[in-house]
Amino acid sequence: MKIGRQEDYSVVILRQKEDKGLLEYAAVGDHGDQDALKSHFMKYFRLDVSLKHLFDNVWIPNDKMFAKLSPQGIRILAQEPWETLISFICSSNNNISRITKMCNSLCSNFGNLITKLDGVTYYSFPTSEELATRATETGLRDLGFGYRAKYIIETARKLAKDKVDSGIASDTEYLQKLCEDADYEDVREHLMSYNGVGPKVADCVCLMGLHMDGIVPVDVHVSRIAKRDYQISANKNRIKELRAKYNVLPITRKKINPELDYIRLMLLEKWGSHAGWAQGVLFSKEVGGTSGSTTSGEIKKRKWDSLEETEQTITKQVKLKVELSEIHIKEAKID
Ligand SMILES: Nc1nc2[nH]c(O)nc2c(=O)[nH]1
Repeated sequence: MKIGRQEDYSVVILRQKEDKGLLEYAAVGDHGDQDALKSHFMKYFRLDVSLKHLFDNVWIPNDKMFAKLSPQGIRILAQEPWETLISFICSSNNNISRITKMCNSLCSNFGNLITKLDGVTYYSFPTSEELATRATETGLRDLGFGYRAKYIIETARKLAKDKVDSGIASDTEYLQKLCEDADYEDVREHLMSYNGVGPKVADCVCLMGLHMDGIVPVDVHVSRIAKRDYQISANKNRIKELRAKYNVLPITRKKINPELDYIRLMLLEKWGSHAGWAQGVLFSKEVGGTSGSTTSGEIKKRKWDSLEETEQTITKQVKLKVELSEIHIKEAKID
């Protein structure tokens, strides 16, 4: 993770206490300021947003679907926008186990070594320049990225160039700056100028990487929820209006599906300023907590071998907490 405004990556350890109200966190090695670490996690977990408040005061009064659900567990995180962009390019027609593998493979093949702990080696997520200079399309194909290889390389090259053109060195800062003085529609238009980025990926970056809490990424799952539970479907006039609205945004006009964009707008109207969070709650219920759901709607079971691998890693990390004297533990309250 990048902590605060730092460009360097740190390895962090997190554990939710059994009473579920407390989160233990730690950074390994030279992590700098403890207050910066605390404030990083407050931002990362978006502890400024109370799900209980959203359920009780916004969603339940307007939407009976939420009365049966619990305001616990599902939050939209404030993720690093460049990692979010590349991860969602990898997510195309893919499931969580394979997306995780691809992201790890990008780090271990093209990132920089951060540290080695208890037999586990940690690498940074490669920057756009690192990917553009260290990876090739053929190399990525050989690593199993398939047709996504071309999108990743072209996106990395374009973003690296965009940064040079605007005099910004950091991927995080470049993408965050897109939102300054720009409407959502303009940010989405720019994000969709990268190869492999359609409306769903752009909206996931807006919601999870750029903190646009009202954005609802509409994919097969959300579209199914909208039609089945809310009877939302666009009529010809609304589609025509949307097409006309996007005449001034050529990439949006080309890439958008107006029926899905209409669903996004209707759900924003229904759920309000944190509509992206509301869809997160329903999306996770819809895909059933499975890690095998793909963007095409197909659900495959997660393989046992990767589950065991994850559990082993967690065991190692928890052990680290007691073994290493340089780890500092602090606690933050979550709702
Ligand atoms: N429509 C959505 N797609 C998603 N993918 C992902 O990883 N999270 C989401 C989500 O909340 N909504």
